[in-house]
Amino acid sequence: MEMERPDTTIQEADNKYPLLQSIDSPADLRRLPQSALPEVCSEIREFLINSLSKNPGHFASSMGAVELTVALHYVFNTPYDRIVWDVGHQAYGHKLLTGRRELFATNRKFGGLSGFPNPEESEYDTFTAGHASNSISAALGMTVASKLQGESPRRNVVAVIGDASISGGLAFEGLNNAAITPNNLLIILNDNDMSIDRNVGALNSYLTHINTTKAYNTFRYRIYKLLKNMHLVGERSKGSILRFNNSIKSLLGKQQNIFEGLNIRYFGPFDGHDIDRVVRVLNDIKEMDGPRILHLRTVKGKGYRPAEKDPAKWHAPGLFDAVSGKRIGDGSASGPSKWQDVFGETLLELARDDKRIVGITAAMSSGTSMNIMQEAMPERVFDVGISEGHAITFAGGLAKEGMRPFAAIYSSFTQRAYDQIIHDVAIQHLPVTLCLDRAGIVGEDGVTHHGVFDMCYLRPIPGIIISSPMDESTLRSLMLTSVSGNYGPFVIRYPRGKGNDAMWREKTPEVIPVGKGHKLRDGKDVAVLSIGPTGRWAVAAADRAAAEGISVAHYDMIFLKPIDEEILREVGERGVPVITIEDGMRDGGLGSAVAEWMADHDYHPEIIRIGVPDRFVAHGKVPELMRECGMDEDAIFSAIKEAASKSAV
Ligand SMILES: Cc1ncc(C[n+]2csc(CCOP(=O)(O)OP(=O)(O)O)c2C)c(N)n1
Ligand SMILES: CC(=O)[C@@H](O)[C@H](O)COP(=O)(O)O
Ligand SMILES: [Mg+2]
Repeated sequence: MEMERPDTTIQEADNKYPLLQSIDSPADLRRLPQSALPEVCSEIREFLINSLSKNPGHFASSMGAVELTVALHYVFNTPYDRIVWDVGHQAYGHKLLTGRRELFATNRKFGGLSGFPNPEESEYDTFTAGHASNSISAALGMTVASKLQGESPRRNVVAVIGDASISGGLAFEGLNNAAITPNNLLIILNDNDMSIDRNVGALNSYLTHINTTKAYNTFRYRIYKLLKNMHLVGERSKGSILRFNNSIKSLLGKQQNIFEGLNIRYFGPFDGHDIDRVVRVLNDIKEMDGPRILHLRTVKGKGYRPAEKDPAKWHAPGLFDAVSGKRIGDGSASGPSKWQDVFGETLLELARDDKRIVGITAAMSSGTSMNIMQEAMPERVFDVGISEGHAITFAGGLAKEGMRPFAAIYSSFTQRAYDQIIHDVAIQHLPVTLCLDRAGIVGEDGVTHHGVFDMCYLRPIPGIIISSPMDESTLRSLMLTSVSGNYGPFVIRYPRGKGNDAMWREKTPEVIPVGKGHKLRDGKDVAVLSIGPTGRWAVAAADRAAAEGISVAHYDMIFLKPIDEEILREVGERGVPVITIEDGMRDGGLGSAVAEWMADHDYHPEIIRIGVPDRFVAHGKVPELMRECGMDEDAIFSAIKEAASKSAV
């Protein structure tokens, strides 16, 4: 299929970024005198402001990591040395320095650059990024592999992780293992005291405390430098870790921080925007043996006042006017609401009537609109940080004692919590409502963020209820239904973006029968079975088919599990071709469930399954990706026509 290629031109009028334009790879950067680095940093910032104002993406994190990025590529011999970015939403500066400046206008566009580090895109992108907290484990694996392959000690591996991402369980597991595995891993903690929203949790308070004991840490670093000059520490030689730790301990007494307690040498906190300092410290510590952590304090949004003032809004601000800092927005204020807001408002309504209801978010309180209830009932909403697994088990504990938790988590991040859903909720049949936001194709975030696996991985779990509303009223009714009985885990999945019905607030939620779908139209040639918002595309395709004289029966299944057997029997009895449509992987979800049921009940209609084909889907606008996957209205219409022609034979 011929798709429109993105525009690759960027505005570099009048040689606006002279230094940056002279850097085609980090080797060019490394040829510059250190005195030129502040200017490189300011050109990167200018470039990001101009580019992202027109082609939106993750803004504030990349702005805050500019000096760190420049210093890393200046000091380390990339790509031989490895940099592993955590999440990767702060890596735009890295993209600009590693040969992708001229393509940056295609960032996040279909066929263009990925918004995250992607090893398929560049040898400088060492590991897949997008989901938080994996960098320490991945970098540890890479440095250990280096050693086993005889590369070490020359190859440096650096994990760059934010203050919120380091609080994720996976990062802790990585630290725990890094501390006892022989390795030369360098972890850079980029601490801007922010997650997307305010950072939460004890580690966050602890990092703030470290900052208040700065005098001690500076003193400690000076002593390290003294010892290094005396050749007592520094070289990659056996025993230097021990000597360093012992020397420090004997000089400073017992005070140590959490990282030192884990036997990971700690340096900092330093000002992450003082490029000379960062370069100096990196040079000082890069040859050291053993795991080390460098703690840098940065400002999210640094260099752009509106973003510094409100970093949460500027995490991913959308289009904006570069000069005034006014965000242009996507017209969200008018017309239908976002699905997340329907969820957020409905949760608050339900919670007002039912004291058992509590809300849980894993660091996505504004993203899921859990902040609506959080603002009204702060004591009944829990932001547990980037810890989806914990969120589910915590919900299990609450439910076990009689509460009715609603955990709202993006579908793709819920992949982190699979065992907890089974082990800590489903086996005990605990009444947890799991609201999977961003279900289906999400668009520009791409391969790491599409919520396309949930139906397939949840369907085999015994006793679980899996539902997906086609419209806002059904979302509200499903939420009410989930707390109206003792159903055990009750999943409700809905997409990113806006719904369709601006009048949803006028309709009172109703308890609906679990496992029952709706017949939206009757017809004799073809049966279309859709789930969730895919129903809207099916309605449009069926209207077009009707205009061509094809008679389509269309069922909105609402529930994947339990599936509506009455509908399946009706369709099976008719013996007409069946088309299933879902905004998830084609193998394992609705289409598979229907095919299995038909075969088990000795019905053998032709079944055409429309869903995401068996491959990973890249980034782009949702309609572009739908089209590319053969899931859009045109594809459904073609499938209906083809099926009808066969049934007529
Ligand atoms: C597993 C997972 N959960 C949630 C997210 C959504 N998310 C993306 S960035 C982010 C905040 C990261 O904060 P931090 O690591 O401190 O970096 P900063 O944004 O402050 O630069 C969150 C919660 C994610 N990408 N992955
Ligand atoms: C990097 C990351 O994981 C988040 O910032 C994510 O991109 C948010 O997605 P939404 O824009 O759908 O909230
Ligand atoms: Mg942060």
